[in-house]
Amino acid sequence: MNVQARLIRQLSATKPLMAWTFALGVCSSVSLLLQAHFMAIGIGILFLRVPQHTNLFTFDAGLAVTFLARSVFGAVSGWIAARFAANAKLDMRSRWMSQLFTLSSTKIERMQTGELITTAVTGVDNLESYLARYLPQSVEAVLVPAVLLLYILRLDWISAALLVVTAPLIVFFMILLGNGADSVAHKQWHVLEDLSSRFLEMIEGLMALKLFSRSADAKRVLFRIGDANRVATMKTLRVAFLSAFVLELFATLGTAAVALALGLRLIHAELAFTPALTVLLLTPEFFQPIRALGSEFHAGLNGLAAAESLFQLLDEPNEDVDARNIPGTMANGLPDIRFTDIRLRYPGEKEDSLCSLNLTIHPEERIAIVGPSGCGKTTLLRLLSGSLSPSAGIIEVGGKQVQTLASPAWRKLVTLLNQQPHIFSGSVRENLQMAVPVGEMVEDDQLHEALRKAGLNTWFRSLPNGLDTRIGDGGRTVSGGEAQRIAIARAWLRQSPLLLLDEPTAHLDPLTAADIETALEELMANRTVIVVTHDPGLASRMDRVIFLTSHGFSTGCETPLEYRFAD
Ligand SMILES: Nc1ncnc2c1ncn2[C@@H]1O[C@H](COP(=O)(O)OP(=O)(O)OP(=O)(O)O)[C@@H](O)[C@H]1O
Repeated sequence: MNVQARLIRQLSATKPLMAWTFALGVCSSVSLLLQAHFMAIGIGILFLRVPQHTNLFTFDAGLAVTFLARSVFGAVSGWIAARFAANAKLDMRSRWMSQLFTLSSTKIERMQTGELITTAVTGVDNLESYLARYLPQSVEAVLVPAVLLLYILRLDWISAALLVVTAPLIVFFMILLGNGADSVAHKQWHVLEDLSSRFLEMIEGLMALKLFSRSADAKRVLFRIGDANRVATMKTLRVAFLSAFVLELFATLGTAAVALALGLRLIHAELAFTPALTVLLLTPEFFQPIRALGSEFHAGLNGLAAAESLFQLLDEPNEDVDARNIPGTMANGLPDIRFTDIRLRYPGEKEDSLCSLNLTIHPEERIAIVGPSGCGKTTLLRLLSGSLSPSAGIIEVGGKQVQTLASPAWRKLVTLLNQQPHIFSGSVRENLQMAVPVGEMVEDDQLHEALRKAGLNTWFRSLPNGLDTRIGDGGRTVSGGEAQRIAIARAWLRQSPLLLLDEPTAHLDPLTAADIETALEELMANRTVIVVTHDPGLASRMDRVIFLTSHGFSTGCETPLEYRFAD
């Protein structure tokens, strides 16, 4: 289905928007006819003394009423279009965002952050312009000329015939131009996405660029893509101006032809003054909506190019599954989790990252996963956290077979602490509250208790505004150890029965690492814990150590994963 048809079908706001535009367009066209009619009669009475049954005042009043009615219909139509477009924009942005949050982490990792930002921000805004301006204008460009043509046909068939000949010429040239313009607009959109990605990447890697003295190179690359964006934008504008020119040319020629034909017949007294003037007044109005569509051509192309990007993400299949077999609460703790012959291959990869994985995790067991770099430790945690689904094999939770753990019900039971927890730009309170489900109230006392348990008492006392102190990007800087402790405080608030730790002390100095491990000890009590670590000290404190061997996946799965148990 083409993008335009999909937009109309899938965005609930588009159908009522088109219906309203249609209804108001009919009302506006009728007022326009009456306005032209009254004006022609009024001019006839005033200047040529054309005899009429009614006096001039009646026509003046009629003219004023129709003029007012047209302005009101126009204003209401604009207001409705803006409202529906804003609703559609909200609808699209929220659907797009929820889809983004339901996609697996591997899919998100393959997407470019800059592209995603451009699509979510500029793309949705372009779509709003398309819906508020281009779509209503396309309805009017068909409706108004059709109504006017029927009326003109009643008054003077020759003028109607001239309009019927010129209008399709405009449509024909617009289609010709539109075909070329479509690819130009798409190209411009992709260049813009590329520019955003590179720019974001440069900002993120600013320190590394400075340290390697490569800032000038990055600037050159950015300048090159910026220039490509300028060229692409100019190309789309050129097409837009060309289309406007074609429209103006044919509209002017059409009006001139009608005026000439009317003038000649007036001179030869083959046509009465009032219908001739009415037709003459209506002819520019016949072309007006088509010309207005030409000036919205650019907005239309940009909107459609953006819509294609938006639909691309919306079309990604959602991997979350029906979670009937997954327990939704931790009332009785977490049951056994059993993996049998699990195999996992990342999309687009030639080799499995995990293969023949057989593992049973018992309730409240504490397991360390160790092994060489790249052997699949993090992949195993992703599988357990429900961010990845296995390519093959059997998963059982509490003896019940499930296809995957990728479900919201499962994720509620899991807390994942990784090497570098993300601190969001916001207050300490916001950063902690995000650990609990939306709508669930957390008292300040509970936040203080979580901070204390995470060993952040001293740090918290140093904050100028307590829980309202802004941290993260643009706020107070948080060290690696503090960030890890904030993550531990979040885990305390979350209270999930399965705790997954991915090298929680990897980037910390030995003293801080030891402190963090102490803070983790209390958290790990009475929970099922899986910790990925290269630290023999931490591993030895677990109930069981599992060694993942690299040949489990790197040499084509000849040997199953090997498990060794601690003493
Ligand atoms: N998103 C991905 N797409 C494709 N391949 C991936 C992806 N993530 C990881 N891999 C590959 O899967 C394999 C296992 O990676 P994983 O991160 O699980 O290893 P690891 O044992 O945790 O390594 P480390 O100890 O270095 O963190 C690696 O070969 C890696 O290149």
